[in-house]
Amino acid sequence: MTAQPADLWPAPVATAPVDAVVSLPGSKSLTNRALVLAALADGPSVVRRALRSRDTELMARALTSLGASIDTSGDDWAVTPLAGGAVTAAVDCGLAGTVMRFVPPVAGLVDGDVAFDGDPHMRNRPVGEVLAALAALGVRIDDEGRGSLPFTVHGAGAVPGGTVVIDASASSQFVSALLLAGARFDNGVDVRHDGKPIPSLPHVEMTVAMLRERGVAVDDGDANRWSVAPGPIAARDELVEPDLSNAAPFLALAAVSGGSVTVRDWPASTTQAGDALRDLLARMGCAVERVPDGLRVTGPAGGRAGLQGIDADLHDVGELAPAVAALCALAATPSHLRGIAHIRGHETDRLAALAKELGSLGADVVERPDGLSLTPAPLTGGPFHTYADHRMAHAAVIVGAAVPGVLVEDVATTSKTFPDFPGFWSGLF
Ligand SMILES: O=C(O)C1=C[C@@H](OP(=O)(O)O)[C@@H](O)[C@H](O)C1
Ligand SMILES: C=C(OP(=O)(O)O)C(=O)O
Repeated sequence: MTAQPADLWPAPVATAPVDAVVSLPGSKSLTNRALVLAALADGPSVVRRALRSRDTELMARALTSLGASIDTSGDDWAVTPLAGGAVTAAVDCGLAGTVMRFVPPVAGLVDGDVAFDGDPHMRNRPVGEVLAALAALGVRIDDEGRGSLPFTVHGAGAVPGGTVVIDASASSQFVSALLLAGARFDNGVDVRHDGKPIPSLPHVEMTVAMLRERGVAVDDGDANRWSVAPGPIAARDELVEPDLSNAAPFLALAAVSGGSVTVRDWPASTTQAGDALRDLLARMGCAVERVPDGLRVTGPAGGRAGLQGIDADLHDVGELAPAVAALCALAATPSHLRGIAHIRGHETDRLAALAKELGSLGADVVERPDGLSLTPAPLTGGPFHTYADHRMAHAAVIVGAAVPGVLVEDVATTSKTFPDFPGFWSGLF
């Protein structure tokens, strides 16, 4: 094989149907919520089978710098809550939305100045609504009017809290951020959303469920309103489910190769958005079944030739869009992915990036304001740029499994939510 520049990784090609059973690392969303809640809890907690990845390590470091103690040496992370006392901290958000949005409300509760910054692109990702909400709830914030990174939270050791109105149409994480810490505000928090529909609502439901599991009273009886009563957050021993959104490339591999992939320990019920893959893949022509081991997906006979395009509103599950778009580019009939304008604010502008990179391999893609339309077209190999976005790399390897010669730029960016993805992926071929 010809040598490739170090940052272009030749994606493995499935020359035969792939038959595999995989145990996937833990969920980013569950791990980072469990860590925040453990840091705010009334005693020591354990986060079992924690995801070890860049986003979760950044979260652990951020909470440690605020005075929590987190032992990340094994698979089960022991967390001792915030110690109290004065702190001066600098939080690196990397490219983790959960760190940039979930940690500032916690910083408001500590006594001291906490400076936030992150990767270059992180300064473009939206956070102003969280900062404005915290200011309205009694936290002093210094962002020089930017409404984005970098900013400093001047924690006063307590947050008055109360009622606040925000526009969470850019990210569900704005709501989750205020709810996660809200029980520890003097008056709790009552968050009302006013704006276009909130994306990724299952993630808010995940937040509410995890608060209730820790004894926090949350009223979510009215649409677009969440009320968290003030009170303690109970310590908890939590087993983290596998990351179902990160299951997308693995299940897609069954779909494009006409093989069969089982993801072990797929939960019987879950708040994870990735659970929607069951329905999406079935609609695209895969057989989806629960087996004693977990969830098994079998691709259509003949692989991508039997793969059906899909017309899908992914508003609730936008983080699945890159993998689904890759499958649509390989499908035998046209697709329309809708309701995902907000993913332009994710790790990169995912609609623009997918249109450009899939297009450069020959896909017939039209970028719409809130989605993508794809029409079957022959694909060829070539470089696939990833824009520091783990899920763009997932899209690249899915196409590369079916189309020889796809070169994934910076495949290491997958470390945001998956340890050694390239090694794990190569092991399946
Ligand atoms: O709360 C969370 O853990 C997440 C919420 C969603 O964010 P958006 O609402 O910004 O889409 C999702 O896309 C992200 O991957 C994780
Ligand atoms: C949008 C995502 O991440 P973040 O938590 O950084 O927003 C994602 O993982 O797809």
